[in-house]
Amino acid sequence: MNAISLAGVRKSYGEVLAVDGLDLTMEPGRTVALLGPNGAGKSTTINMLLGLTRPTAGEVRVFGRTPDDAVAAGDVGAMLQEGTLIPELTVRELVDFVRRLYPDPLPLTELLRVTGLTDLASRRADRLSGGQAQRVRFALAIAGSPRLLVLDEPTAAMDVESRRTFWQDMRAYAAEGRTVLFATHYLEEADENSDRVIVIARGQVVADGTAAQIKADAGGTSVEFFLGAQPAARLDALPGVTGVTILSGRATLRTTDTDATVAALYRATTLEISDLRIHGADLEDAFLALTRPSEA
Ligand SMILES: Nc1ncnc2c1ncn2[C@@H]1O[C@H](COP(=O)(O)OP(=O)(O)OP(=O)(O)O)[C@@H](O)[C@H]1O
Repeated sequence: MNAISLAGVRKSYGEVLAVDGLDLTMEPGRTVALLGPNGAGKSTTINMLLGLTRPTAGEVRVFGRTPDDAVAAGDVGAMLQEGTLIPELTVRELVDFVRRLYPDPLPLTELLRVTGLTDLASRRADRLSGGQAQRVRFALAIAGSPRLLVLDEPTAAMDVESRRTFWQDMRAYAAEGRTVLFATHYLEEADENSDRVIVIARGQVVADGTAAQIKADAGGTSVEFFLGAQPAARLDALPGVTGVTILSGRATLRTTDTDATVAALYRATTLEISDLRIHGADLEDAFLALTRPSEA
C-alpha cells in the first residue's frame, strides 16, 4: 500500500489555483523532498495531506485512508512552518504532554535524546532560541512514532550547525523504515537528504526523480573525451548513458550516472581515452530551468 496517494488533486483559493492537478504516489519507507519556489503549492499540498484543508477536486489518501482517519490513528506526525509552543511549560512537560496523546508514543527519555533536548528539558519552552524551538517542534512531530513524518520547511529558522544536526536526526528517524516528506526551497537539502525529489511549480509537478536524474534531465551531466578516429560503437549502451554526440573526434556522453559511465568506459571498452572531462549541471541550474515562470 502507498504511504501517500494524490489523484487529480486541485485546490483553489478563490481566483488562485494553488494546486493544479497533482497525481502522485509515494511508497512507504522513502524520504521524499517537495522542492519548489515560493508560492509553488508545497504548503497547500502538505495541508491537504494532513487534513487541514480539503481539495477542491480529486482524492488524497494516506496509508489508504482519508487524511483525517490516518491522523486520528496516530500514523502522521507533522512539523509546520508556524505554531507557538505553549508558554509556561518546560520542554519536558510539553513533549511528555503531547506524546501521551498518542496510542503508541516513543519513550520520553528516548524522544529527548534523539532530538538533542536532554540538556534543555527543564527550560521553559517559550524561552528557547529559534533553532532550539524547531528541535522541540521536531520532538512533538515524532512523539507518536508516526509512520509518516511531514515537515514543512523544517530548517527555516536554523543556523548551519543546527541544520546539519537536524538532518542527521531526521535521517536516523527515516532509517527505521518510516516515510518522510519534506518541503523545502533549499536545493542542497533536497539533494542531500532525500531518495526522491518532486519539483513543483505553479501547482504542478515539473520533475520527479532522484536528484541525479533531475540534474541529468535538465540538460546536465556529461562525460566528454577525445576519441579520435576510433569506432564509437556501443557507447550508448554504457550504464547511465542517455545520449551520444561525436564531433571532431570528441565524444560527449550525456549520463544520469557519471561514476558508472566513467567506470564502464575504462573497464568495459578497449578504447584509448584521453582528455576526459566531466561537466555537471548542479541542481540549482536544473531547478531554475524547471521552475522558471512560463512566458505569459
Ligand atoms: N489561505 C489562502 N488563501 C488564499 N491564497 C492562498 C492561501 N494559501 C495559499 N495561497 C496561495 O496559493 C499559492 C500556493 O501557496 P503555498 O503556500 O501552497 O505555496 P508554497 O509552495 O508553500 O510557498 P512557500 O515556499 O512560500 O511557503 C500561492 O499563490 C499562495 O498565495
